[in-house]
Formats: sequence, C-alpha cells, structure tokens
Amino acid sequence: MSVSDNLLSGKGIEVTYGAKPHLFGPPGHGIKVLHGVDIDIGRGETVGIVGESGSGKTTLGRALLRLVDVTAGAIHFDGKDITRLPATDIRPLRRRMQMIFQDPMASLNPRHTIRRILVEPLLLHRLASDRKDAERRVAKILERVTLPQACLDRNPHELSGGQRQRIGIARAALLKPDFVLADEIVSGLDVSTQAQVLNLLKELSRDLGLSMAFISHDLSVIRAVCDRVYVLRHGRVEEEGDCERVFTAPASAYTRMLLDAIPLPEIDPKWLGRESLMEEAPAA
Ligand SMILES: Nc1ncnc2c1ncn2[C@@H]1O[C@H](COP(=O)(O)OP(=O)(O)OP(=O)(O)O)[C@@H](O)[C@H]1O
Repeated sequence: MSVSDNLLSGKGIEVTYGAKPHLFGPPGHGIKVLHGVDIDIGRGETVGIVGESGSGKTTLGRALLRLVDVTAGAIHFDGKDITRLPATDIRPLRRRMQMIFQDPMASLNPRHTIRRILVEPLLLHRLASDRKDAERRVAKILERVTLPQACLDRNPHELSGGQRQRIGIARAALLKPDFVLADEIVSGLDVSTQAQVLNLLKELSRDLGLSMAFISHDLSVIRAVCDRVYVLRHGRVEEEGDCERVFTAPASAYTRMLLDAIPLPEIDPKWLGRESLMEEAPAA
C-alpha cells in the first residue's frame, strides 16, 4: 500500500510516560511503553490492534490521535505530518478523528438527555444549519443504530449497556469522521449484544467509508471485524498481516500462544448477519 493510500500512519512511535522533567526536583526518567511502532491504516480499512494487557494498545491508539505525546517517531494523518502540531492546529482535526470508549457511561454526561448528547456536537461543529436540522439528523441516526426514538428523552443510565454503546457509535458517526478509534468497545457486553454492536459498526464503517482502528484483547472480536491486524507485545509489533492469515497461519510463536488461549467459541460469525434487536433489557 502506498503512503497516499494511508489515512493514518505512525512510523517509529515511541511513548515514554513521565519523561517530562518535574517542575521541582530531579527530571523524571519515565517508563517507555512503545518502542518504535510502525502502523498504517488505509482509507476505508479496519485495522485491529491486539495484545495482552499492558502491551501498549491504548497508548498506541491515543498516540495516533495525538492524545498522548510521542517521544520519538512521526504520525501522518491524511498526508499531513501531525506529530508536533500545536493543540490549536489539532483542534480542527478532532472532528475527523473520533473515539469510541469501552465504557460509554464515562464519556456520556449522566445529567444530559440523549437528545442533548447527540444534538449539541452537531451544533458545536456547525454540521447542522439549526437545532431543527440537528434534531432531524439525530432522529435519522437513531433509526440507523436501531434505537427507539423514545431513547432521546432518557438519560444514559436509563439505557442498557448495548444501547449506550450504540449511542456512542451514533455520536461518533454523526460527526462524519474519517477515522474512528474503537477501544475495547464490546468488552463489557454479553456475547450476543457484542455481536449486534460489532455488526452495526461494520455496516456503518462500510457505508461511511470509515477507517478504523479496533483495539481489543479478544482475538475473536478482532477476527470478526478487521481486515488487518497488528499484534503488540511489550510495546513492539510482534506480527502484522491480513487478519485471516494471522489467525490461520500465525508467523510468530507469541501470536500462536495468544490464539491458543482463546476460549472458543466467542463471537460466532453467524451472529454477525443477525438482525439487531430493537429492545434490550435496561441495565440493572
Ligand atoms: N498515563 C499513564 N501513566 C503512566 N503509565 C501508564 C499510563 N497509561 C498507561 N501506562 C502504562 O503503560 C503500559 C501500557 O498501557 P496501555 O494501557 O497502553 O496497555 P494496553 O495494552 O491497552 O492494556 P489494557 O489491555 O490493560 O488496557 C502499562 O504498563 C500501563 O501501566
């Protein structure tokens, strides 16, 4: 794949936490958690980042979005070097690079209604001409993520975990991003809800031509949604390749060990073709 085909790429990324000199006292040496990672995410491509806990998956995702500073290496987004771009120049790119979190409760304001949570970003980013236009778009996306319109008048805690995750997806999709980072977004959900959420995300990424990085410690989730996968180990890329190839013929003994550790069955591929359920039981 040529450089121009990549929407987002990182070359030689290093991240050291706590490396900045302390204001008072001796400089901190820090802990290096990424050791020269190369990663490319093509336009319209869904790339998986997998590895054991602490291998640096979240740090890598956040570094690509410039949410943590890199201590070495380069990040390019849509052909532009964003490695050292000041915060004021990053801000306009934020809409184009969205993130969906593991726990939507942490990112959805508990005091706001779903209507407000979805309408306000549209107005803030001037993606709707007025409130009425914003509400029309919100009603449409709610239908797209198969949630009843009645959800709009509820607060996040009144929805089930699966419904909240769909709101997280809807909020990201409304902003018409080019890139979405999905970090462990189905880990807290039961297996059939996981399949519905993954299915929805797959459809949306195809319809919107999104590029995605999908972080999971669960290889069966990665296999269900990704085109290519990067296997991280102690902050280094252990193996990279086409998803099916890595799963069926892993080149590295470490990847093989991860695969052997999967408790089967997890996501049954046949569920990914299943109709989404309109109603889910609210979380207890
Ligand atoms: N803000 C931080 N400050 C200091 N160390 C951090 C910080 N965030 C993460 N780390 C450390 O960096 C290493 C990599 O963490 P990271 O969260 O990127 O890994 P991960 O593969 O996503 O793990 P998990 O699957 O458990 O979320 C870990 O040792 C972690 O303790």
